[in-house]
Amino acid sequence: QDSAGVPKEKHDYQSDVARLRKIVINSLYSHRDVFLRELISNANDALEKLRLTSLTDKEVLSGAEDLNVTIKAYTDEDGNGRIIIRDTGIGMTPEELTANLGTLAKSGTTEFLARAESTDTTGTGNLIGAFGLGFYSSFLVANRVYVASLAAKSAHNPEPVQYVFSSGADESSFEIYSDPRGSTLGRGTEITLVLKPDAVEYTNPHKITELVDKHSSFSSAFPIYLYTQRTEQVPIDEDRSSSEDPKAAIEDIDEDEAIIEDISDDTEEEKAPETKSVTVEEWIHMNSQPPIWMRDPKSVSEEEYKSFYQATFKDYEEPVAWHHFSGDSGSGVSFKAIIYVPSHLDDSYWQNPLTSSSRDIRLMVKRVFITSDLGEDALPKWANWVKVVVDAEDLPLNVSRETLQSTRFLKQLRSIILKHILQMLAHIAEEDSEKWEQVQKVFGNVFKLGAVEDTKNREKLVGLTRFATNQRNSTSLDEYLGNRKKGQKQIFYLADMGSKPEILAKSVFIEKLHARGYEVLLLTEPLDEIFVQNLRMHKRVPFQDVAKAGLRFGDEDVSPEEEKEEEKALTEQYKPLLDWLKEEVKEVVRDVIISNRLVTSSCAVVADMMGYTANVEKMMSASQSGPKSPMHEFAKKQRIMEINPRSPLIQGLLRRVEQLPTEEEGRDLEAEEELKEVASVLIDGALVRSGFNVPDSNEFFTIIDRVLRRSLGVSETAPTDTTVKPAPPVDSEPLNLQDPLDVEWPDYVPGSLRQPDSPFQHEEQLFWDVEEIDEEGNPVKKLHRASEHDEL
Ligand SMILES: Nc1ncnc2c1ncn2[C@@H]1O[C@H](COP(=O)(O)OP(=O)(O)OP(=O)(O)O)[C@@H](O)[C@H]1O
Repeated sequence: QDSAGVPKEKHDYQSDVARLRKIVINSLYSHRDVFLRELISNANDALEKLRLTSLTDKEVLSGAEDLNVTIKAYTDEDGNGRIIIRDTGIGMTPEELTANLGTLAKSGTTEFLARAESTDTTGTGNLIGAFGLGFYSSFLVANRVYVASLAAKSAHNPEPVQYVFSSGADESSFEIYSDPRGSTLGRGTEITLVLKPDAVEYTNPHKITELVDKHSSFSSAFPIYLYTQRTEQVPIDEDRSSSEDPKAAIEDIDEDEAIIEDISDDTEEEKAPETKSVTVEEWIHMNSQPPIWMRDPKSVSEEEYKSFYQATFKDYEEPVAWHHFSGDSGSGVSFKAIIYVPSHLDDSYWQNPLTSSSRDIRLMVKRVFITSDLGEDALPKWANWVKVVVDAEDLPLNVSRETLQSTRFLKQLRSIILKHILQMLAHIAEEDSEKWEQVQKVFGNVFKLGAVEDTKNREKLVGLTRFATNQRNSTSLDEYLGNRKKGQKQIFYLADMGSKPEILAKSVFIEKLHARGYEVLLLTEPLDEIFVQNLRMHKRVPFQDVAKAGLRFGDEDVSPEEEKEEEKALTEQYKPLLDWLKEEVKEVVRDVIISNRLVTSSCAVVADMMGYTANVEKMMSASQSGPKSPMHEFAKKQRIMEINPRSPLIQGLLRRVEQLPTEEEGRDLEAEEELKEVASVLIDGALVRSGFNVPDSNEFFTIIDRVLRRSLGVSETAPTDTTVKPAPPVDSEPLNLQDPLDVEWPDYVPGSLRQPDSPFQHEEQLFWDVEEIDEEGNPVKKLHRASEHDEL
């Protein structure tokens, strides 16, 4: 209860709000200009809500006819700067004041807090708008904020009462009370900021005009007025005739509508000068221009487009590109639209790219905001990040989201937006390499996802995809085909999720292609493999995984028959080695064949047409599903070992295998064992080189160890000294931890649980610091293990 007897309800801020306010106040000083934009944006939202509600319930409009925002700034009788921002929007009941301004209902707020607390202030500045924490920005400039609000009259709330929310910047609580002035607002909300002494500059009308011009003037469809006073010289006669009570206007400054012009008297009549100074009060319409999307694109500056985007979509970063156009939907709905490409994706985009839906298509009808939620299928999922403002001229104003779904307009709008977005992106690709690089970084994978998801726009999306190759950093598939060699009938690619193109470029699989001058796409993103598997071909040229069987250069000098003959001859020549190897490595590969892809490497493991490449295998084991299915087990085994007949190692091995004495000649078990080891190292090395895991890495290294010893002439059987000190016998005594208080700890601070010399220094929160009373009633300081304490 205050001195005027108004009962005041005191509420503690929800703890997150308290944290948030602290961050806002402490770390956003350099961004404090934002407060005005945030409050105007809230006022605009409240007016939009009212307008929308009034389409179905006219009653809500009663109380205040005009829908507008007014701003008044002055210095009060105590010398404090004050700014009053008032709107005639939907208003808030006392419950809503508490819920909206005293708690944070937003999802993502915790994330914001975590990030804000861990980042520098610039990062926080960017976050504040994105997370919709607008109202709290008022505490950047105000020591105290009063929010008086009168909710709109409605069937649920036929007798609304004006309430006030009041809070100081340093208080951990806020008050709610009925406004002692009564219901003066007619309807809507009035926010009074009692400015901090160092924020009085904001009472300057020029400063306010500058901020509104910069951030808000173009985005609101509702008029924003600023109260001003200026002194003018007027002829005395005119003065007399224009006002009976010159002081009235000053008293009347709370009457905010329209334009009030009046005069105050400060001269003495008897001197009868020709003119005299009068104070003229005026409400200046700050956003007299139509909203930006209604204007002729030629009259809108780049800055205006950017600021409009930032204010509307709450993004501190500038958009990459936009397109402003008017059109006709084809179903007779004419519209104006601005489509923006943001410079980043929301953090959540990749968390669930195929389930979220767009909330950023702001649909208006004749300047009245209708909705920004056009339902699940407003756009294909890949395009959820597109930001659009669209104003339709010929839809009925009372169109609801439900009826919208059934209009043809929405469907047409979807294809119009997509068409323009794709055109914009293609244009950037052609015209602006620097920007295109930026777009690729952010959206490169989005285009690949789109090409898989959106079959209708597939061709255009494929046109936007780029890939690294062994010859250049980035190529489109069309450019790749333009660079194909005579006879080449495949698009060669090598995929290894999470690798780097420069590493892939050295892969065993592409050594021959590379040496011969063929271009190979090097795919390192998880989506790449899915992309090529889905597309299967581009312009009818199939993709060929060079880690799989089936590689054809297309310029083979010999006819397929001759080639077969050659292969047969080589296979015949190498038969002893192939047979021997097949037996040795049958657990790991299905077959061993002569390779046509290897140049310097001795061997490689490739996947058969039906098998998994190392990359797919990696993806399969990363995903939850699949690995256990029989199909998976089958596919895993479909590997082939290819050996390079020109490799001296292979040639040497062939000789050694051929020299092995047969059963009749009397087997040389030692030589056999030695060769077995060579085979084992060869296959494991080939697996590793080809990106697969070796079946038993311990065994692998043991053999390597033996082979190394042999080559160094060290005895293969000489044991390593493996003696270690064994652990003492089992301790059968009951566990008796030393009381930590008995330990002499340097600088022991009660309650500080992680002393440097503590035997428990690596354990978290091991003890509770508790007070206990002994039998004589004296306090005893004791530390208990946390778990014991819990059990007690
Ligand atoms: N002038 C107002 N009239 C009516 N309700 C308001 C007004 N200002 C704030 N509110 C209510 O208080 C809530 C919290 O406002 P706040 O500015 O903190 O976040 P927000 O407006 O929801 O998010 P954002 O600032 O990103 O739009 C709003 O969602 C709205 O319901």
